Amino acid sequence: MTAASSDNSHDALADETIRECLALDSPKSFFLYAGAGSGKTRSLVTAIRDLLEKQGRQLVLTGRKVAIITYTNAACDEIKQRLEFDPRIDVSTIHSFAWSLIRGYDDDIRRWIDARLLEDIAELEEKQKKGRAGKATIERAQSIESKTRRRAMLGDIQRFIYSPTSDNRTRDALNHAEVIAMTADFLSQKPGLRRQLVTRYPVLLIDESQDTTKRLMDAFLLVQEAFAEQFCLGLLGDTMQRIYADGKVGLAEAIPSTWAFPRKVMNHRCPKRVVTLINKIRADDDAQEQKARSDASEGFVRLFLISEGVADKNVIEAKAAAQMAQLTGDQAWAGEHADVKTLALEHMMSARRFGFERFFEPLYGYEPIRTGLLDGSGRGIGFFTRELLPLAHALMSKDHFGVASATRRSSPLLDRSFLAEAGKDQKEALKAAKLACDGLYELLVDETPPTLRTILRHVAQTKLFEIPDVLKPFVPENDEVIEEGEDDAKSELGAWRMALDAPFQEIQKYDRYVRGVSQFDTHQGVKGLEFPRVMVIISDAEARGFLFSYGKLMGTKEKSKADLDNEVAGKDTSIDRTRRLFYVTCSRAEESLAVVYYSDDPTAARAAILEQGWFGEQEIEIMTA
Ligand SMILES: Nc1ncnc2c1ncn2[C@@H]1O[C@H](COP(=O)(O)OP(=O)(O)OP(=O)(O)O)[C@@H](O)[C@H]1O
Repeated sequence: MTAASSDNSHDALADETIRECLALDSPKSFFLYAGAGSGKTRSLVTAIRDLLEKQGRQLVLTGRKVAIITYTNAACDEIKQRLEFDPRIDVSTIHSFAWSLIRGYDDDIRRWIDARLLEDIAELEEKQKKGRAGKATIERAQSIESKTRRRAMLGDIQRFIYSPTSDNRTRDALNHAEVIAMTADFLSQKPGLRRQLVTRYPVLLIDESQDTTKRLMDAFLLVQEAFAEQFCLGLLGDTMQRIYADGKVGLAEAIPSTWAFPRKVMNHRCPKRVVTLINKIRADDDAQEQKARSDASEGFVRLFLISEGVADKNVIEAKAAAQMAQLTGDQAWAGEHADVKTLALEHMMSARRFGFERFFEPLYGYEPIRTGLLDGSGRGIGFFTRELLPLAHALMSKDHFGVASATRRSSPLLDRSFLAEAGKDQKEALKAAKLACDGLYELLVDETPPTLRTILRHVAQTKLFEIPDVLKPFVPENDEVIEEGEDDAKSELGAWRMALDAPFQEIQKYDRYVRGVSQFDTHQGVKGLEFPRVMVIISDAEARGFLFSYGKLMGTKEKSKADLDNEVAGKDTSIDRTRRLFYVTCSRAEESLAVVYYSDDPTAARAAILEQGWFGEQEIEIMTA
C-alpha cells in the first residue's frame, strides 16, 4: 500500500465498525455523522453488500429484510441500483416506509383522523368566537365545514390510501404529513407495531437523518431503546446539512453512549481549495474539520460580486461562466457544450434563468397545486409533458415510429376499442389521427411560436388526446367561460388561464427542470448529489425569502435585534440556516466552484467578505455588465 492510499483510507475503520454493527445475531445501533463527501452513502452501500454476502441467506431463511430510508426518490433509485435491486433490501423514502408500516390499520387510522379533526375544529371555533368578521372568518368557516364533512364521511371509508400529491385527492386519501404524524404516534403508542417493525426489519438505516421529522425520529429512537439487542438502527447524516425545519435539533446529544460512533474525516469529493472553504464555513458552527484526499486536485473557487441592479442577470452569469472557463482551462464551463450545475435559491429564480417562467409563475403562485407542479404530477401537467411533449419531439425530428408510438399510447383516435367500434371506418380514424398530427406539426413550426392555449385548442378540435377536466374550461366549446372568468391567480382556473399564455416551448424546459435533468436546481434540491462544476447564485433580493439571509451570513448586512437575541438564547437563526445551506451548495463541487453574489453595493460587500476570510483577495472579482 502506498503512503497516499493508506492516508486516504484511514477512515476504513468506520466501515469496519459499521460492518460489525450489522451482525444479525448481535446487532448494534450506530451514528455515523460526518461532513460532506465523506462517503457516508458509500459506506452504507458497502456495508449492505457485505451483509448480503455473509448473512444474506439468514435473511431469506427468516423472512426478514433490511430497510433503507433515503431522503428523495432520486436517492432511492440510486441506492437500489447500486444494490442491484436486491429483493432482500427495501429502499424507500420516509413517507412510503411509514405508509408500509401503518397501511391496513384502517380502524386506528380512522380514530386518529377523527380525533385530529375534532381538535382542529375546536381550535377553529375558538378562534371564530374571538375573531372579527372578515376574510379570515369566512375562510375559517369554510375550513370548519370541510373538516366536519370529512369527519362525517370517515365511517364510510373501508380502506385508506396514501396519495402523495395534493391533486385529485379522494376522501379516502391521506397526505404526507398525516402519514408521518400517524406513524410516529402509532409507533410510540403501540408495542405491537414496534415489535412488527423489528421482526420485519432487524436493520433499519436512515440516510440524511438530520432532516428526518423530529416526531418520527423520536419514535425510531424509542423502538431502538426497547429492542436494543435485536435491532440495529443506523443513522447517517451531517448536522451541518440540516436544511429543513422539521429535522430533530440536538439529535447527536440524544444518542445513547451504548451506540457505536464511527468517525470519518476525509472528504473524497471536493478539491483541496473547496475543502478549505467548507471548513471555514463550518468553523463558526461545530468547527469540525475535514481533510482533502492527498491525491485531490487543488481546484478553483471564485466569488463574483455583481450589482443587484444589473440589466440582464443571464448575460452576466454567462460572463462569469466564461471567466471560469478561462481561469480553469476547463471548456465545459461555457459555450455550447457547457456542463455546469447552477444552483438558485428558489424555483422562480431557476424558472427565470432557464426560461419557463410564464408557464410556471402563475401555477406556482397558487399554493394548493404547488407540490404537483414541482414533481410534475399535478392535474393537467401530464397532458403537456407526457402526452404532447413526446409527440412534439417525434414530429419535429420526423421520427415516424415515435409519432406512432406517442399517439397509439394515449390518443382516443387510435384506441383499440374505438377502432374496433369504427369497424370498416378504421381507415378514417387513422386518417383523422394523421391530420391531427400534421396540424400540430404546422403549429409547432409556425413563425410565431404557439402558446399552450393554441395547442390545447388544436388537440380538442381534432380529438387527438383526451382533455383533462382541469383544462376543459379552456377549449373552444367553452369559450364564454374563458372570457367571463376573472384573471385571478388565487384559483386553479385563474392560474391555468395565465399559464396557457406561455409558449409551448416552455414546457420542455419545465419538464427537464422538474425531472432534475436541466442545468438548474435549487440550493436545497441538491443535497446528496455532486457535480464537477457548480455555480451558486445568491440574491437575497430576488429570493425575497425570510428564512435565509446571505447578506447577514457574509457580513454585508447588519444582524437584526431578533438575530442577536436568538443568538444569545442559543436558538437557530437565519444566519445558521443560511450557513448550512451554503455549506451544502459549496460542498457539491468536484472540481471548481463559482459563487455569483448579487449585492446592492459590491464594493462594500467585497470589503466585508474579505474581512470574513473565506475567500482570498485574488478570488473575489467585481463584475460589471
Ligand atoms: N473511500 C473512498 N474512496 C474513494 N472514493 C470515495 C470513498 N468514499 C467515498 N468516495 C467518493 O466520494 C464521493 C462522496 O461520497 P458520498 O456521496 O458517499 O458522500 P456523503 O458523505 O454521502 O456526502 P454528502 O453528505 O455530501 O452527501 C462519491 O463520489 C464517492 O464515490
